[in-house]
Parts: sequence; C-alpha cells; structure tokens
Amino acid sequence: MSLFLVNRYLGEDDDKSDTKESRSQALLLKLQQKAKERQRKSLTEHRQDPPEEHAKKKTLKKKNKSGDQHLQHDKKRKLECDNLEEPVKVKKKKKGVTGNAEDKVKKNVPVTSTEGLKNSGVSGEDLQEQQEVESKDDIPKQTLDTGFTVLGGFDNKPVQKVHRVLPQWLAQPDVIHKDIKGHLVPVCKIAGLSPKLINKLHHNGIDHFFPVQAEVIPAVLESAQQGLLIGPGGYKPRDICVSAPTGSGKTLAFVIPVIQVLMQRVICEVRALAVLPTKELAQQVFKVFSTYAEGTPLRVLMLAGQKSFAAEQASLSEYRGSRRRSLADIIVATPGRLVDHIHKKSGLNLEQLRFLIIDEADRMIDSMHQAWLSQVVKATYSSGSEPEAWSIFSRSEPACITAASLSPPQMPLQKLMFSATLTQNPEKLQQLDLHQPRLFSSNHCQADGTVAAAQKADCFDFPQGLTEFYVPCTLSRKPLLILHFVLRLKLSPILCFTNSREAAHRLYLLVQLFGGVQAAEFSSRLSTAERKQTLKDFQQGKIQLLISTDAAARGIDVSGVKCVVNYDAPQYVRTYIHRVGRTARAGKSGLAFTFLLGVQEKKFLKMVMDAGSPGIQKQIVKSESLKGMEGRYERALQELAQAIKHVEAVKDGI
Ligand SMILES: Nc1ncnc2c1ncn2[C@@H]1O[C@H](COP(=O)(O)OP(=O)(O)OP(=O)(O)O)[C@@H](O)[C@H]1O
Repeated sequence: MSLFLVNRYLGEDDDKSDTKESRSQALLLKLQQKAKERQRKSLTEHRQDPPEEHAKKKTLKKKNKSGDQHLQHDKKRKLECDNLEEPVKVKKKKKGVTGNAEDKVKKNVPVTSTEGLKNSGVSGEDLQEQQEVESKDDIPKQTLDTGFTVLGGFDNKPVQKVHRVLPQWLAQPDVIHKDIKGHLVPVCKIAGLSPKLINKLHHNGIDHFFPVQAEVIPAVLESAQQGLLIGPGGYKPRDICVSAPTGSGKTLAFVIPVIQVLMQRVICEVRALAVLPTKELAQQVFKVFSTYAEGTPLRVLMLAGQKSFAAEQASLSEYRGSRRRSLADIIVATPGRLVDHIHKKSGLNLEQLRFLIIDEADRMIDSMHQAWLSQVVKATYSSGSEPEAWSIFSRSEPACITAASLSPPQMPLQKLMFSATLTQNPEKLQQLDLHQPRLFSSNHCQADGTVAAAQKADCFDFPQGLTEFYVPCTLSRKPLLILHFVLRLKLSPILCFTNSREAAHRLYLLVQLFGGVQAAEFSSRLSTAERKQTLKDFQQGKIQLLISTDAAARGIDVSGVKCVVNYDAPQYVRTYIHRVGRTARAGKSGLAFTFLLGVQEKKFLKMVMDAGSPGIQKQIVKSESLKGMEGRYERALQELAQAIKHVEAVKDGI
C-alpha cells in the first residue's frame, strides 16, 4: 500500500500510453536520444572549431542557456515527476560524475570528451554544460584534438643550462705547459736531486726535464721532505693526479722522485708499487725503474705474469731464521697478478708502502669493478700477524680518533695517478679515495671553477707535433690504401690499428700475400714472448707496417713511429687519443690518418673535435693513385680466400 500519492505529469505525447511502465520507458528512451544527439553535436564542434571559436560558441550558448533555463528547469521537473525512480538515479549519477569531473579539474586533470560523452549520456545537458564551462580553459589543445587524457599539466618552461662546477682541486690545477720544446728545464735546476741521479740522467741523454717532469718531480720530493716515514708536518701527504698529453714524459715524472726518495732507505721493504694495465706496459716501466735504480741499493721487481707464480714468489722475499726479509723496494705489477699475490699470501708485504703509482689511471678506474685497489689498500694496513721491525710506523686502519690512536706516527701512503685522458668526473675519481688531491694538468679551467666552453667532460690535450688527417674511403679500398701509404708515400714505420684481432690477422695475411712489405701483427693471438719480440723488431726498424689491435694503443713507447693509421675508426675518443699518441712523442712531429667510411664521417669528426683536437684535415687519395696495385691486390685476395678455405678444411678435419 502506498503511503503517499504522487500526481505525475505524464507529458503531452504520453497521454495515449496505456501503462505507467510503458510511459516511463518511452520517456527514458527519448531522454537518452536527446542526450546522444547533444553529444554528437558537441563532438563535431570540438573537431571543427578552432579553440577560440569554440570558446565563443560556448559562451553564447551559455547566455542563451540562461534565458532558457527556467523553461528547461520546468521541463525537467516535469520529467522528474513522471518517473519516480529514474530522476533519483540520474541525480545520484549526476552528483557522482559531476563531483568526479570537478575533482579532476581541481587536480588539473582534464576531462576527456569521451568521458564526458559517457557521463552526459546519463546526466543530460547540465552536466555537459558544466564540464564544458569549467574545463574549457583547462583542457589543453592536445586533449581537444586527440581525445586522449594528458596527465600532469606541467608548464613547458625552457630548461636552464647547467654549468659544470668542479671541485676546487679539479677546477684549479697546477698548469703544465703544452709546448714541450719551449719549456724545457735543465735537470740541475730541480732542487733535491742527488748528483748521482743527475749524472745518470745525463748519461741517458736527459739534459732537460719536460714541463710535466719539471712540475711533478719537485711536488713529490716536497711531500717527502721530512723523510720516508712521515709526511709534511707529520701529516699524510697530498695525493697527486697528473693529466698530460701522450708522449709528454709522464713515466720519468714518477720514476725520478720515487728513486730519489727511496735511495735513502735503510731496510729493504716494498715502498713503491706501480700498477699498469698490461704486461707490455709493466715491462716498459720496469725497464725505466731498473735503469735509474742501477747503482743504488734499490731493488726493482716485476709481477706481471712474465714468469711463473712460483718464480715471482721466490723473488719477493726470503726467510732468514724466522724473520722475513723483503727482496724488493719497488714493484711494477699488473692488477690481476698483484691481487693473486695478495690472496695467496705469497710473501708480498705492502705494510711499508709509501708510494702507490697508478699509470693509465683512467683505464685503471674502469677496471675498478675487479676491486683491485681496495684489496691493495687493505693489504697496506698492518695485519698484526707478524711483528715487524718497523711496526712502530705501521699503518692502522682509520678508526675513531683518540689521543692514543694519534700518538704513534702513521706511515704515510701517497697515491700518484697519471694519464693522458684522466677523467674529470668527480664520481669516478672518488673511487680512488684520494687524500686532499692535487692536480697537474695541461687542461685549463676557469677561475670560478666552471669549465670553459671547450672543456667538457671528455676534452683532452693532443701532442703539439701531431697532425691529424682523415681519409674518406670504402671498405674494399682500405687494404689498397694502407699499401699505398707504405709503398708509395713511404710513411713507414707505420703503426696500423684495427678494431679486432681477426681484422688485424686478415689484413696481415693479405699484406703478406701482396708482398714487398715488411709487416707484422700484434694482438692477443700472439704469445707474450712473441709480442715482446715483435715490439723489439719494430723498435729496431725491422718492421715497416705493424698491424695491431688496441693492445698497443696505450702507453707503448716506440721511438721513431712516423705515422699512425686508424685502419678501423676507433669507437671511443680516448682510444683515438691513445692510438694517435703513439706518434709525435717527446716533442717530435708525427702524422695520424683515420680511414673513414661515408657513414662514419660526421659522427667521428664531431667526436674528435669535441675532444679538443686542434683540427683534422681531409686527405683524398685519388683512385688513379691506387690503379697500379689493383691487379696484384686482386690476386692476393683470391689467394687469401683459398688460404682461408684451406685452414677451415684442416679445422673440420680435426
Ligand atoms: N726529459 C726528457 N728528455 C728527453 N726525452 C724524454 C724526456 N722525458 C721523457 N723522454 C722520452 O719521451 C718519450 C715519452 O715518454 P713517456 O713514455 O714517459 O710518455 P708518457 O707521457 O708516459 O706517454 P703515454 O701517455 O703515451 O704513456 C720516451 O721515449 C722518453 O724516453
């Protein structure tokens, strides 16, 4: 039984309807049709009208609407009266949906037309109007055009340029002159060098120090002024980083002061450790140390896997009674072999280490994932297992500072870092855990610490005597070009770099088959002994063309290399700098050519210019220049194909 009686307006057309239900159904249908029609209209308006016109129309519509409002309102009330349930539903939905839309507008989230369509289908034109009026300013053009919701609504402000600000020590380095020849310093002018060492230098043809040596040697000597066992004023000496071009004489910049400081030692202990990335480099530095240690009590040892582990172990230390006695003052090592000796407790004692030298430091930072540095540093702290004669000066791991912990003098450990491409990335340098570092660099920064326009993160110095060229070519012409360089241009000795050992080997075979060129290859295909012999032959001028992988790109010092050819363009600028740095060494002049395919040109030239190259010139080799060699070259190619087939057949047979 009904509690209330509600008289309903049934509408003009519905008078003839029979039942309440059918009448309300008809009304609902009509309403929905109307709503759909409006949606369609509004959608076509959105698509056709430019935003301003659309906005005008809306305002007009709104004005008209306020005139019609009473009428509409009455109509609506009539409808509501016609159907008791539906209006309630509509109201609920309308409330909810409107609230939702408002929320979105408040949150700067535009309401999409699709969403509006769905919602207004239920709630009628009021909702649609409200959405349109409320959101017309907020809806981005994109939304209107695409119908997609754009999240965020952030202002598209131009991003301000960020200037790199380096830590002071990196921003204001001690400057090293780039011009070697113009800034030579007589050996005798450097204070603190013993006459014995000066004589030795003269004996080896060194009468003047290069700029990097003239800056770094006094700095290292100064840090050891008060003797081997304590730093200046009793404090730990500052670590030293050196960034100077290839061939500028960095090796002597650490060898000479280390020999000078250690010469005064009484007991033989490992006091200097030089770590280098490859066996060849270790061998080279070992040779220089040995030369200048000759005639002093100092003993130099190499741990780079040239000898067996047992042989290396035997040369490290010996036991006299129960006491261990070190047999080396200076050790030159590769990181892998060094860590092996530390792990296997082969008798390597680093507790008295005074100098830790890291050459090719940027490369060594890259190999830091092997954590070799932390293991070496750990090994320099006293293990406490074996009481040493020098234990009074032994190092203890950093801990809380107390009066007691400060009283015994701490044996200082100083790190010396060297590279032609030393990173300026403080994050990477942090891995070296440097102590109040001091930088010597031929790269200049601005006084305020910001980096000058040309000085980006990967901007380096090139040797002054270097002239760079690039040769546009195709893949098939490359072998002919290199033969042209050797046989016609007579630029030998040439050091030619490929990007893989397979490429180096193929080119070597091809050149051999072509004939008339003294060629050799240098890569990990060869044994250590073979590589050593090859370098020796090249040094002695027995090889016209040395085809190498990047195994010879870093640090290798072969005097008299006239020309470097990048047969394959290097991928990274550091690789380029080290490769071309095998010529134009020690203030001499040299040529560097890079063969470039059309697709490589733009990217490569940009990379080199960004790295601070003074300029790279285009060198075109005309086809006519190569014509005379083509027939012989074709025959060599065919022979090479047959040789490869034969090798593969032999392999399959095995
Ligand atoms: N003061 C000097 N007088 C004459 N020659 C020197 C002097 N110092 C170094 N040299 C010679 O210069 C050449 C290059 O030196 P070194 O190998 O130390 O360069 P580098 O800076 O370490 O190069 P890279 O970065 O390629 O390793 C060597 O042959 C070395 O003998």
